Amino acid sequence: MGSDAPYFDLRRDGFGIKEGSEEWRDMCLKVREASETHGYFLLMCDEVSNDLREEMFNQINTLFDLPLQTKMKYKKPKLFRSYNRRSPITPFYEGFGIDDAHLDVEAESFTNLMWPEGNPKFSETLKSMSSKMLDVGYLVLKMIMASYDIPNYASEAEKMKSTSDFKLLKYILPDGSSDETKVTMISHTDKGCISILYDNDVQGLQMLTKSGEWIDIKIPKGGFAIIIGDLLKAWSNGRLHAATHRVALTKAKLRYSFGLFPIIKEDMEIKVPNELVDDQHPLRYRPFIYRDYLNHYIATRNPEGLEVFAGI
Ligand SMILES: O=C(O)CCC(=O)C(=O)O
Ligand SMILES: [Fe+2]
Repeated sequence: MGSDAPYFDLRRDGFGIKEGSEEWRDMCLKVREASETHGYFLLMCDEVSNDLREEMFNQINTLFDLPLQTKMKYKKPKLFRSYNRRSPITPFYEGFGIDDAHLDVEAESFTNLMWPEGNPKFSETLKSMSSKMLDVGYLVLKMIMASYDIPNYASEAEKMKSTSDFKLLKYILPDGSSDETKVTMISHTDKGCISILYDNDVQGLQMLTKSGEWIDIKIPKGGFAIIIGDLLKAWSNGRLHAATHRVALTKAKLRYSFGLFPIIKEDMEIKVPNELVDDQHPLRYRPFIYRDYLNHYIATRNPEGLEVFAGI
């Protein structure tokens, strides 16, 4: 486990913690504290079974084994969605990003493009995993928003997951690589609300602490790594920390990961709620439309883009 990664256990043999109970309020405050101090945490939960996780990796393997020409057929206009092949810019990973993969129509249209003869096992697994991860995301968003006493926290959280990107990633170091650690995905903050990540138990994810140290994050079996993204940082008036992270591999040559990124729709606005502005916390970000922020990011690729674009 990453040296001091905050860790929460929400498993209750399928019963969950009752929303609004004292235990729930207590947990909300701890989740918020971790999100403000570190910008990430590990979460154990009941939502996704181990069988489903295993099946997801079987399916990911089959997907990446398809011929390059087939994978290249997947093209989307949005940032981070099309098939991203290994290239001089990203030599160590390839990946796909699928919008709203929990919906039949999206899961099936992606599957039918990759397997024109059909592959119901793939689309079922993809749909089921993304829908369960979306539930986990909703739970975390509600907990964070409830912790700030936002009166309409459930509908605010709902808005933050009004759409989503499901990412499938394969990292590979070429044969004959030295034993040195190689950064296989460069350091970044995520541009959406929160990120929910899982990997095939091959160490790779690293978080940058506020004191400037990179630490390894070992995602527990049966759990997820949760990372705060730029949009939630802006929404929270800068109280939540959008943690910088990257992927680095040593020795192990093959790593698979998948992630669900709940986000607002591109035409929606991010606006700091009044409850989060006071004398100690003057307004730090102006309201903005998500699409405008994305366009700014695409044009500048500035890691400090949120401050430049929306900072007051
Ligand atoms: O593969 C991982 O563990 C992290 C992926 C990631 O940071 C991203 O896709 O934004
Ligand atoms: Fe990321």
